[in-house]
Amino acid sequence: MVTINNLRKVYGRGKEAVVALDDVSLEVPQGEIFGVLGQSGAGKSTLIRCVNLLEQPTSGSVIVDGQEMTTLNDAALRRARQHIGMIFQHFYLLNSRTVAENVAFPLEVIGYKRADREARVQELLSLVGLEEKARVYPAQLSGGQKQRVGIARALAGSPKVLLSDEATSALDPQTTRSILDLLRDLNQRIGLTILLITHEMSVVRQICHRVAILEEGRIVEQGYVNELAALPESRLLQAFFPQVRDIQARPGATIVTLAFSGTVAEQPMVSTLIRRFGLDVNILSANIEEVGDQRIGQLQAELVGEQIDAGLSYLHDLGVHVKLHQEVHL
Ligand SMILES: Nc1ncnc2c1ncn2[C@@H]1O[C@H](COP(=O)(O)OP(=O)(O)OP(=O)(O)O)[C@@H](O)[C@H]1O
Repeated sequence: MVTINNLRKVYGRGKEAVVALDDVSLEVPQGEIFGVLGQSGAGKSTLIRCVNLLEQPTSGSVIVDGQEMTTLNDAALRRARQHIGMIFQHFYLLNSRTVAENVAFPLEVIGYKRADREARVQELLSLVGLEEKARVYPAQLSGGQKQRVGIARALAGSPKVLLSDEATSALDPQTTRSILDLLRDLNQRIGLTILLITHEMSVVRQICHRVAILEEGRIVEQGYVNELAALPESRLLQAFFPQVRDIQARPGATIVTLAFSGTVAEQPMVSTLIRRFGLDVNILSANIEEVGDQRIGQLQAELVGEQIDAGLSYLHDLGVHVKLHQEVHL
């Protein structure tokens, strides 16, 4: 649905030039939720604004629903943008208009007749669960309700893709969750394709099928969230869990980090190490997270005993990725 090839964006010239995006390529398949994850200044806003040409790329190609965006003239670009919805961190609602009038605004622009407009607004408000608020003004809404209006407005023209620019960054965790649930629900119910940018790992964890990690304008990793989360060396997994502390092993002890995913997370690993291999297991840290429909985990422990090698080989056979930090040969 969205294909970006070798995208480059440079702001300014000469000594002042800032390379915001460098050779960025990605593909957002129809019906998927694709997250671009990056820290402040990584180039996320620039990237999403290049998709609807709010920002003109320096070079490279942006194809939305089969149409190359970078070569369109103004009139064609306006038409193309009608099929690209966008939501923002700060909502950008019109305060002098009611909720229904805000949602109706893009329909007025594309020339919907009044009766059709009213029916469509009803439908959109019901889609985002705000039927009751049609006549209310934005100032009377909570942040989460304002974002629901933003989503209804973005969906007014039945866009092929929804761009989300840090849509939950101004919301508290509970409201964030309800907005993410709504986006996932829209993705499932009406097959909405979503390209979102975020600096929050939890957004990727909760709703994204695919992710690209952006650092200093370059994509350093991309793929299915489920698959990357199962790869111990992936940046995604490392970002999920805090960095392992550098702990000194006691004499005779071995420190290991165990990474596991899927059904392995349900295995009684620790008790097996203790009972079957006679090891002392001192847990230093442990985390299990839900990622999409699977669980991933990381456990750091200090092991003492004579059958450490046999215990580690049992873990390996189970599908656990074992990293040794400090090994003391007995
Ligand atoms: N209009 C501009 N003129 C010059 N430099 C810019 C402009 N917009 C962005 N930049 C620079 O481009 C780089 C990427 O900025 P961008 O806003 O895309 O990053 P971001 O990942 O969205 O960051 P944030 O999360 O803080 O918004 C930064 O170094 C920024 O200073």
